[in-house]
Amino acid sequence: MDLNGKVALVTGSAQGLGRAFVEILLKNGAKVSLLDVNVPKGEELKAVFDQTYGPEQTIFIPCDVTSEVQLKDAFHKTKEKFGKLDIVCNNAGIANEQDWEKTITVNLNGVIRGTYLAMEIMKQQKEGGVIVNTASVAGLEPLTLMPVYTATKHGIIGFTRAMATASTICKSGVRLNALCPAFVQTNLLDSVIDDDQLAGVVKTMTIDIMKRIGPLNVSEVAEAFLQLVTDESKNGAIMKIEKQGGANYVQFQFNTELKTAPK
Ligand SMILES: NC(=O)C1=CN([C@@H]2O[C@H](COP(=O)(O)OP(=O)(O)OC[C@H]3O[C@@H](n4cnc5c(N)ncnc54)[C@H](O)[C@@H]3O)[C@@H](O)[C@H]2O)C=CC1
Ligand SMILES: CCCCCC(=O)/C=C/C=C\C/C=C\C/C=C\CCCC(=O)O
Repeated sequence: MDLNGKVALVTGSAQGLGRAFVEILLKNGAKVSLLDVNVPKGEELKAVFDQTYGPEQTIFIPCDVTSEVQLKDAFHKTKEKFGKLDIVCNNAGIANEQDWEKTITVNLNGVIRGTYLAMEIMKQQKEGGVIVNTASVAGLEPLTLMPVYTATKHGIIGFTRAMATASTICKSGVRLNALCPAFVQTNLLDSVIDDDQLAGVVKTMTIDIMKRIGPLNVSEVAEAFLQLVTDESKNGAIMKIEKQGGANYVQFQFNTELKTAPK
């Protein structure tokens, strides 16, 4: 897929991975709608992008992904502003085991609602679209320190795979994929390391492991994200990104009977 002239929407895009995804889309000629709950950071970033790419290439929309009204409104504003919607990245996420219900609402409900809104718009377009949901390696194997975060990321992968199959069967023209980075150097990672409430021995052990593995840079993950967005042959694929092994598609065993359309 050539990104020139394409329209994208990225949630949680004021910093970290979301910001890097926006930047790689802009570099490749797409227009991007930036959604984030952090309004000062979002506005500041929009001003930075205006300098490099021009004010018409982006729009910043204050949006909390846990609000049905705000998310719906942001999708419709994006379509109104740019005329279509080709690429959606449901990326906003937190790692707060104390406020675990909020973690579920942001990480899972936000991704599910964002996916449904994207599908609704994209399936009406002749050229379809692509949805990339940000999961994590914690969606493939458990993070002992963060059981609820782990649950949300497993949920994102299951949801994305099911929706991708349904999308193929219904011939909606929409591709769905999930991205599973290992540790990435962002504020989210720092917030977990600095969280004094987390259990001592597990925390020491996990920080040790993390130091040994070494965190990815956001740009390494953004390159993998770009690959997923542009490769039109990979509907339903789940991509894992690790510091040592790089980006690879995860192989799953599945029951092919469940993937067959009724005759
Ligand atoms: N940093 C890491 O090691 C990894 C992060 N991830 C995932 O990547 C995604 C992005 O995380 P990072 O860039 O690391 O974190 P970050 O904390 O640097 O950025 C997250 C962004 O999401 C926004 N956000 C938070 N709650 C929101 C809400 N309710 N509505 C709208 N925006 C909201 C924040 O304001 C922030 O701008 C998350 O889904 C995270 O789980 C996945 C694997 C590894
Ligand atoms: C290897 C899983 C990578 C998941 C990264 C992620 O989405 C967010 C991580 C945020 C903080 C992680 C902090 C400590 C975890 C370190 C090592 C995990 C060791 C495995 C275990 O048994 O817990």
